[in-house]
Amino acid sequence: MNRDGHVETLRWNGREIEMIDQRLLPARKEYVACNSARSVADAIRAMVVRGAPAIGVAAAYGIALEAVRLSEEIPSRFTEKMNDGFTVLAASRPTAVNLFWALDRMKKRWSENSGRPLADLASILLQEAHDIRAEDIRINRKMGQYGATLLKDGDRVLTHCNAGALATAGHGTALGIFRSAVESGKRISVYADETRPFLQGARLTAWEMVQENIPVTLITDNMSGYLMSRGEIDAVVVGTDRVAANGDVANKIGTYMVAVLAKRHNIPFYVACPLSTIDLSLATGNGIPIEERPAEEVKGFRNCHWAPEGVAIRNPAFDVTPAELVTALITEKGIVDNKTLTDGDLVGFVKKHRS
Ligand SMILES: CSC[C@@H](O)[C@@H](O)C(=O)COP(=O)(O)O
Repeated sequence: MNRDGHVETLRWNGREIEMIDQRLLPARKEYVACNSARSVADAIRAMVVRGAPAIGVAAAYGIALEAVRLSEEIPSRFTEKMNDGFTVLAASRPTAVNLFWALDRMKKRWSENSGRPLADLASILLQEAHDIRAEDIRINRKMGQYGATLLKDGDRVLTHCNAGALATAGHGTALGIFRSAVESGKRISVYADETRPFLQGARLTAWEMVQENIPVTLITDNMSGYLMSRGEIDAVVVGTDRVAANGDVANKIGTYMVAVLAKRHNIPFYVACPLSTIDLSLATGNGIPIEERPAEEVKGFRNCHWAPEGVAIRNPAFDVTPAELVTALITEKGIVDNKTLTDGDLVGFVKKHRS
């Protein structure tokens, strides 16, 4: 547990980065230790660590640990092998832009310090990874404060997938807003979409909320329309893996469906979004690469398969919600409302606030 009382998604043991194995939760709490770019990339691909900001933090440690390893073991091939490390990490998952944001930041730090002895450079990169991790928690707390102002005492809030402490270095983005609302004295209750096929909602969001005694009700993904039509949901808050310059939002598959339903029922649809998740290089959400994951995940879960052999399967892991359906983005620098998004002013907001 960290000092906020929630589980540590990523922890430094003095030599390696340890990540809680999210494939096993909530049944078992076990950590996987990584000490190289390749081992971190494998952990990201296998979903040991997942969630956009957590993937970014893990990648930063992957680069730092690679620098430490190479400076000790094969200093003569440092540059070549470091570049391989960047390549293997960049190929681990395509949609969460935080991965590429973190790699760019580490590359910049490397080039600023390329003239230094390798051991010093490795220490600088390790410190950068620690800084990215600590900043992520601070950013989530800031988003939490802004987001909590949008929720009313008594609100019943729907979320999709897991944008919690487990998807970040701590506190969470969407779930960070729930935590901050509760800390500020508001009584809110959460509906967690199960989130087929990987069940991040049922396994991870439900677990985080239960751990902290925040009232949570688990529903399957096809139940939210019914609850909205009955007036049982007051707001939707989700996280995101990448936001395009026009405000289109990529998030876990099924998010688009929830946004359409929210619009139909006049329910606000909020997206918790650190600035590092906004990709100004993409004009619209059409340019966001959508990961296709293995068919196995749709056939069943773990060792239990229920689909017939030979059936065709699609498994896109994310979808894109158009900006027009987003009531507001909640960032660490403030709230970006729908008018700002649809007027095309997100770019100005990001440029003003990005350091
Ligand atoms: C705070 S993270 C927001 C998103 O990363 C989250 O909603 C999500 O879609 C995660 O997908 P995952 O495939 O589990 O990495």
